[in-house]
Amino acid sequence: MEENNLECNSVVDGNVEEVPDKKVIKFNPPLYRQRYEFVKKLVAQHEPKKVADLGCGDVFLLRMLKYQKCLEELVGVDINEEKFKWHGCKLSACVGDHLDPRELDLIITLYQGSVLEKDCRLVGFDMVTCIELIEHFDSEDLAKFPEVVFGYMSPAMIVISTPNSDFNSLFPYSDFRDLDHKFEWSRMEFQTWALDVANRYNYSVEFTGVGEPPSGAEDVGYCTQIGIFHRKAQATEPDISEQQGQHVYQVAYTTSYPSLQQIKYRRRVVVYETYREVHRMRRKYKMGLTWCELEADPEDPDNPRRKFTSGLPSPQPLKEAEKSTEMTPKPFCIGDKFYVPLERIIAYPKVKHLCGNVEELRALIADAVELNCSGSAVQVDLDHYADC
Ligand SMILES: C[S@@+](CC[C@H](N)C(=O)[O-])C[C@H]1O[C@@H](n2cnc3c(N)ncnc32)[C@H](O)[C@@H]1O
Ligand SMILES: [Mg+2]
Repeated sequence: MEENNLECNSVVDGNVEEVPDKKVIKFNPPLYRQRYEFVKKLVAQHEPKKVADLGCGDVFLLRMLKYQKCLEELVGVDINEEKFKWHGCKLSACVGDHLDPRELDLIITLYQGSVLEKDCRLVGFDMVTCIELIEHFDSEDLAKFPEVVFGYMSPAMIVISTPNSDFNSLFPYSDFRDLDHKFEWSRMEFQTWALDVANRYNYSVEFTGVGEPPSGAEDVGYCTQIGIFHRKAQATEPDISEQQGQHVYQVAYTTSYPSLQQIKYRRRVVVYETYREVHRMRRKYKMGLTWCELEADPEDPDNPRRKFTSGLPSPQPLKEAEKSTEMTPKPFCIGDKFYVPLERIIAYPKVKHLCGNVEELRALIADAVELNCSGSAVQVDLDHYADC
């Protein structure tokens, strides 16, 4: 964190805590990003499938989270639909997501609505985040919030961040950090509220934060205080079926991602991987580099490729992927055609992971790849235009 003495005219609760005419405390990375990174690490650590960000604003956190492999459903809720209009489309899949599909399906939905209202689509999440949200509630709304989020949504984990007013003593102004804040709590106030809520709804809570104080002022704590709530083991999971019908929020945006669970994308990747391995083996064969892998005997005077073996360096140690194919039927050549048995292709870990067995591999590639008569090997021309 840097501290500068600069003249500023605005107060921002974002990357910079600015103080009119006096001191600026600048966080690096910016404070808002530290909050998002904090959540991202929690997601990586706990691997939730379903995460909802309440008061998601310009969806920046959701955009960071969508790359987490464990996620299958991401939801954002905000009362202000304007933000979605501008930023919602940034959540859609890009070219890279189509070329290199995720392992798991992912659906992202943005709802316009107040998190103080109950909507059954928010029940049963693994994690709910409320980043810089609660300080925007007046006392009436703050009183409603725990019953909706802890009592009704009842996710396994809840992350709540809010400004730590103890840190404000480092700023020579007494206003709140944002004009819309209804309160800013000291650590004692936040922890008292959080422990009471946790007790009422059968959660445990631990406290931490982001935005380190400057050296010499450690006693003020983090600039942003964070409570992490874990639902204690309960006899029964929240019954989602009982909540059917209560759709209060409006769907403002929804999108789904290409994934390897979808046959269209799995087929495309398997065909690509198959061709890649077949052409790699074909090239190696032509270069005469891997006699050890092929049936042809390099000492056989009838072997047309014998001449390539002389003077070649001894074979390189086999790579991991090649080791797994060592015991499988070898590629072979008949006339000007080169064949790679499916049993050899399925031995490559990525193909194995995608197909499981030879039958499924055959079914996935049959329409796009030429097979030999028995359907047991991929067939390509030994000479390929790409070699020229
Ligand atoms: C300070 S912003 C924080 C945005 C985002 N969580 C972040 O950290 O960048 C607070 C957000 O909460 C939203 N909000 C306030 N009251 C709300 C309510 N009752 N229900 C849903 N969203 C609310 C606001 O519209 C705003 O986008
Ligand atoms: Mg705020």
